[in-house]
Amino acid sequence: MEKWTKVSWEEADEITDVVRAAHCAFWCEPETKTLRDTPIKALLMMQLRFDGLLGFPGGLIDAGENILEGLNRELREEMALDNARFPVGKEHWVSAHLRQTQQPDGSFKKTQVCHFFSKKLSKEDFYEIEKKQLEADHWGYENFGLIRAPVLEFTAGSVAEKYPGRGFAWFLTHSFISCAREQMTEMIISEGILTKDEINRYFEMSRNPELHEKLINSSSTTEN
Ligand SMILES: O=c1[nH]cnc2c1ncn2[C@@H]1O[C@H](COP(=O)(O)OP(=O)(O)O)[C@@H](O)[C@H]1O
Repeated sequence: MEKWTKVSWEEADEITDVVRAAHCAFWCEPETKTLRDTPIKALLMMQLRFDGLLGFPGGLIDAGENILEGLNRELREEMALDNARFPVGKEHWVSAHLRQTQQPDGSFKKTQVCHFFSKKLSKEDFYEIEKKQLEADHWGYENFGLIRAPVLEFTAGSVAEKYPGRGFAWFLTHSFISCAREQMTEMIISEGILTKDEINRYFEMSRNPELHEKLINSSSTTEN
């Protein structure tokens, strides 16, 4: 069993004997609409990982590196990011989550700190970075593809009938690595993409057993 708590940058610094990781969300304002003119709230870059889970690009901080050095190195390795043009700095920091893991005697031990950053891009830069990922050292064996999170809801007309509750609520039901789902919702709120109430509503929709049943049935009877 594990426990997660949020800690400040300074508190995270003081914790010793833990593994440290750092990941970053890149995003931009949308210029496109999706299926039948459904507006998308933001283009938000996530990653399909080698282990099948969804997360953000980034990784473990190596011995001798500080958080920002490790993060920027991982971003170069995983997505061929040009660190000089797109540096991620402390000003992009969003949160740190402390993982505590239960030991055989029942006590909890601090095992990991996950730092999380969010960087807003121009549309041009977002598209360029997406395309460049194919040149990354780790593309195809750690990073199985940068994806866009569908931050959208089908609310009107035939498309809403055909895809009830699909979009972001459904996306929330995927399997995310460690605290990545919490990190995603945190940055969506802190960047002003959705409000806390809107996020809560999507969580409610995703947990609604009737809706869930309907979603599962509709996914087997309609094209996905
Ligand atoms: O998007 C994420 N958010 C939070 N933690 C993550 C995310 N992706 C991976 N992790 C955690 O960070 C650690 C490093 O994983 P990752 O596979 O990214 O590292 P690596 O590239 O150094 O091998 C693991 O403990 C993993 O559970």
